[in-house]
Amino acid sequence: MVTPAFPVIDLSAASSESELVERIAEACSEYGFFQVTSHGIDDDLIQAYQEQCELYFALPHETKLQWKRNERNARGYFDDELTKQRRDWKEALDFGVPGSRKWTIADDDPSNLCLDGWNQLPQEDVLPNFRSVVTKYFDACAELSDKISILMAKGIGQDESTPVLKGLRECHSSYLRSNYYPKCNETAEDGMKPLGISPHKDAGFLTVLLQDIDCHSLQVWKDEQWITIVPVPGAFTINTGDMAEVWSNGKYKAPLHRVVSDETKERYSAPFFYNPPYDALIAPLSSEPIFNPVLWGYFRAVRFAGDLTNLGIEIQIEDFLRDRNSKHIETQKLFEEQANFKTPFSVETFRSILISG
Ligand SMILES: O=C(O)CCC(=O)C(=O)O
Ligand SMILES: [Fe+2]
Repeated sequence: MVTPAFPVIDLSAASSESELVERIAEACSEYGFFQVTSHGIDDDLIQAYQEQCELYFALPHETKLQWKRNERNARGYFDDELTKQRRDWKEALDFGVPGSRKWTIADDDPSNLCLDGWNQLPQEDVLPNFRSVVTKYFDACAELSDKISILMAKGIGQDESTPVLKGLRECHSSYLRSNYYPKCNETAEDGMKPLGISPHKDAGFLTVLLQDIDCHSLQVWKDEQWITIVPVPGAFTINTGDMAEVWSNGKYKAPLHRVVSDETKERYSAPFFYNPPYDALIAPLSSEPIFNPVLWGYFRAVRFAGDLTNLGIEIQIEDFLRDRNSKHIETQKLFEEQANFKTPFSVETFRSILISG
């Protein structure tokens, strides 16, 4: 079988917009993964961000544990994520757009609380430049995501003024995940090598992923096989998320992907998840929709609750297929009535909503 070549798309002015729209639409429909060059994010900023990530993960474990995420706060350090009920072989830090949308206000200020919680970043005396570098990098990723989402929208007959894109631009609930995958010489109880991250699809609209140029462990399921996405130097890897699949009524595909562990090399990576506003109802743009509308805040909350605890379910967009009649349609309604997106969610609240639905 011929290994498919994932598209590498040059975003510079040398490419005409119509050509970009066509190539991106094809990439999102065919593969769900592509790489972009001439993306406009400064090399120095990328390098500065990577340096800060190395400094962060080199801190003593005890130090990082003071910023650990928990059942009341999805943001912070973690080394115990379950993807599909299996523990991932990695450490990570999640931080996201603050409730106030201002980086200058104290992370735990009440105005900064949101459904995902609040940021837990190292104090200035621990890592002096961390905050200024990572927030700048975050803003650059949001800007690039906006650019790519407009090209994706044009591929399905929309433009930047369409409500879903306007919501994303003005009020996205994105977060940036800095990943560190240590070398792995272990074998799990079932005889399998642990995975850096088990097979999954990203839930949001799109992901801007910074890969490790030296360790190539990201794989996508395509044509009945796992295929490695080898990063092109200087490029970002982009993938379509579940919300783009729902919005495009299945035209754009959220790809199944995983990260394998490596015996000889450690790996750093950083996906920026470009996520809709919590209160956005993502409905297919079609007169014959195959999905029911998805309330992003509901989807995100149930997914996160399932990452942290054993809720017994992992929500998927297939639950919103119109012919499915899933209980999520009812529980989403209950959630919408009760939700306050300015308050960090609690797993217990979701458990009771899910049970009552
Ligand atoms: O580390 C990577 O390359 C990808 C990570 C990933 O898929 C995720 O965190 O959702
Ligand atoms: Fe992912």
